[in-house]
Amino acid sequence: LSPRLDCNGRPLILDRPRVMGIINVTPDSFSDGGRHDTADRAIAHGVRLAQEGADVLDVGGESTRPGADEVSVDEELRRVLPVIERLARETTLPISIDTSKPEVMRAAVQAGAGLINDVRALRMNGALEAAAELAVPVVLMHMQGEPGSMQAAPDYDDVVADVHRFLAERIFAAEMAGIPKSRLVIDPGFGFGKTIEHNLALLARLDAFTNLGVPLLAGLSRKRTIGELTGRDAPEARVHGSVAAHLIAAQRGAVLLRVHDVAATVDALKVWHAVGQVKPPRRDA
Ligand SMILES: Nc1nc2[nH]c(SCC(=O)O)nc2c(=O)[nH]1
Repeated sequence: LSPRLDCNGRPLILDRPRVMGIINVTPDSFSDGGRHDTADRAIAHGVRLAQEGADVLDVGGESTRPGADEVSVDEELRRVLPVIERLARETTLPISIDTSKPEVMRAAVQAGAGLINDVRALRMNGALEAAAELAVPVVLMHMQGEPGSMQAAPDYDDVVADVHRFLAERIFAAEMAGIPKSRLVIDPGFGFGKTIEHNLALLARLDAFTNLGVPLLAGLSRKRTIGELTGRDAPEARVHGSVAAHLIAAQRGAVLLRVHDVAATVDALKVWHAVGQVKPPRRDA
């Protein structure tokens, strides 16, 4: 039985690895122009990702890159709401809001978002209650520390066991708050308080998370780990390495891949899916 997430009326069927397209609505992401220009370009980008074959669009107004500063609720709302409202009209895809703030969750769902993608796994005050009341699916991601300091000295006994335990705890907390497992997705949070070795261990042993009984999201797109392994400093030069990493993640249990390069990832998954469809040989008597 394949998990079917009802994202505010728009289905996200996790019957095979699906692609989440990234739309960062942060001032430096689309243009050095003004806010209006940024929104217009973000929306055009989202429409393009939909045409490239994305199954869900992830809209984020708070950069959670290492070293990023906090963004106020008002600023985050000003960035994401216009984009969500127009994307909801111009595409039929489910839209996820990449936020940790309950006020942003509420306003984004009101504006048409159908999935909450929280890099802090509903740990901010009021987030569990907001997600329960909004009754939309939620991605619970692991982060050690906060973006401003998380890469200073990431430390684990066993990164896979530690992240697994954290995600199990957050699933329990969500269920206690009235969010059924059928509305949960988990994510080990590549790059969020992890060294390259930690990220590689999490990818190599990604199948360890499938016993938690909820779909798994992986997001390595254009991240530093890919850059270090391939020697590609420019993020846009990390497409091939990102596609390779996401194919491995799909093979090891991820059913949602959060990517910048939708067309490339969709193509790779088509090849992977076709091979998976090959029937085993008939056992002639
Ligand atoms: N669920 C989920 N949400 C995310 N938001 C970002 S922002 C940093 C970047 O894209 O480099 N990464 C992730 C991720 O890995 N998983």
